[in-house]
Amino acid sequence: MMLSVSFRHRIGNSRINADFAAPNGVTALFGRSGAGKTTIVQAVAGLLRPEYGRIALDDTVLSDSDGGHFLPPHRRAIGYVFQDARLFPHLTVSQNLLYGRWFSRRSQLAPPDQITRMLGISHLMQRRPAALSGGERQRVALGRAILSNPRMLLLDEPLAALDEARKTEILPYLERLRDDLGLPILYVSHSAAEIARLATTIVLVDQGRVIASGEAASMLSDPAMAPYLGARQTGAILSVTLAAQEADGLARVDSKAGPLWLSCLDRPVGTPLRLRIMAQDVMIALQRPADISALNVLPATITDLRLDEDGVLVRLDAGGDPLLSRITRRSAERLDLRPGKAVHAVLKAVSVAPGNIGAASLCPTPPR
Ligand SMILES: Nc1ncnc2c1ncn2[C@@H]1O[C@H](COP(=O)(O)OP(=O)(O)OP(=O)(O)O)[C@@H](O)[C@H]1O
Repeated sequence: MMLSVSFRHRIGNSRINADFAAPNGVTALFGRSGAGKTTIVQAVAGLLRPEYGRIALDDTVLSDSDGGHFLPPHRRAIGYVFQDARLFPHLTVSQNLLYGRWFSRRSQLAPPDQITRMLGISHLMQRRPAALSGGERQRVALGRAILSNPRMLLLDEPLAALDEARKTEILPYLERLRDDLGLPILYVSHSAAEIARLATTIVLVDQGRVIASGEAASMLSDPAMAPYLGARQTGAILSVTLAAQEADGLARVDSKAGPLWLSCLDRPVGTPLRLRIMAQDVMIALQRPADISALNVLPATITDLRLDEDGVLVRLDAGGDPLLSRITRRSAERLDLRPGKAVHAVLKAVSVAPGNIGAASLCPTPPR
């Protein structure tokens, strides 16, 4: 399934110009407040009719200004989840879940008990929303959206109203939906950590325009993204496999550039993972350093250097995977760093936080 969006629209004094494709997997709409993300989501949902252009889900045209075609929201088969779960307070979880199904004539995406298991809500069926935590409410809202058997999901900042602990609790469920449902999921977020963990495709929106879009790994390692992410939130994502749990508690993962050691990782050996490696945690050495406490040294080649107000952002190719390193201008000059130079990227085992280790999928998921 593929969502294709190409439209122009004026709202108040703002012009929105959206042009991107969202394949199966999570397509994150990312940008500053007021950039135009909600307007794009509303146009896809059918809550707004774009002045010019076309939106289609595979061969189904959702809106097309040529010919005045406009499919009303209830005929789009799109599941929508907002910041607040918007569950019916007088209905139980089970009745809330069933509510989505009443409107669907399409065949089931998956059996209901599989979906409730996938979301970890099977034990909550008889409760009412007032007796659920915020994270549980959002999982029920996701379940209700999925049980309406949508062709795609729109998730508009679904974690924004939750505290950090609840966000951490719900992320693995979103990963599972991304990897198991085989649907396009359009995901609006301000959070760099969320998109680094979930996105397979990133669409960067600025001042009403889509200014870049592409696969998550290459977008996140593009120094042009750094101003939007913020210096402390800039980092690349690396695709690795958990290779061994070692006797001293460290986990060895295999990356394309070689092994890396991380603090204890509670997953089975063989699990594919995505690691978010923050640019400020990566040091650069010209020679392979000896007698250094950092355990991880990967050979790499510099592909790009970008000077900004926070120093120099260095993009590296480590065995075919991108890495970012943030260093001072003084260090970049002292080491005479330039594109093409062979270096070593140095990373402490403890610097990859558990929240920055997620389930694998880096690419759009294959069709079901
Ligand atoms: N009803 C409206 N009337 C006038 N201007 C509007 C209206 N709705 C949105 N806008 C303007 O359109 C632009 C895009 O707004 P939009 O809500 O799509 O941004 P956003 O990226 O979703 O922002 P946020 O992250 O804060 O939700 C903004 O400049 C906003 O002020």
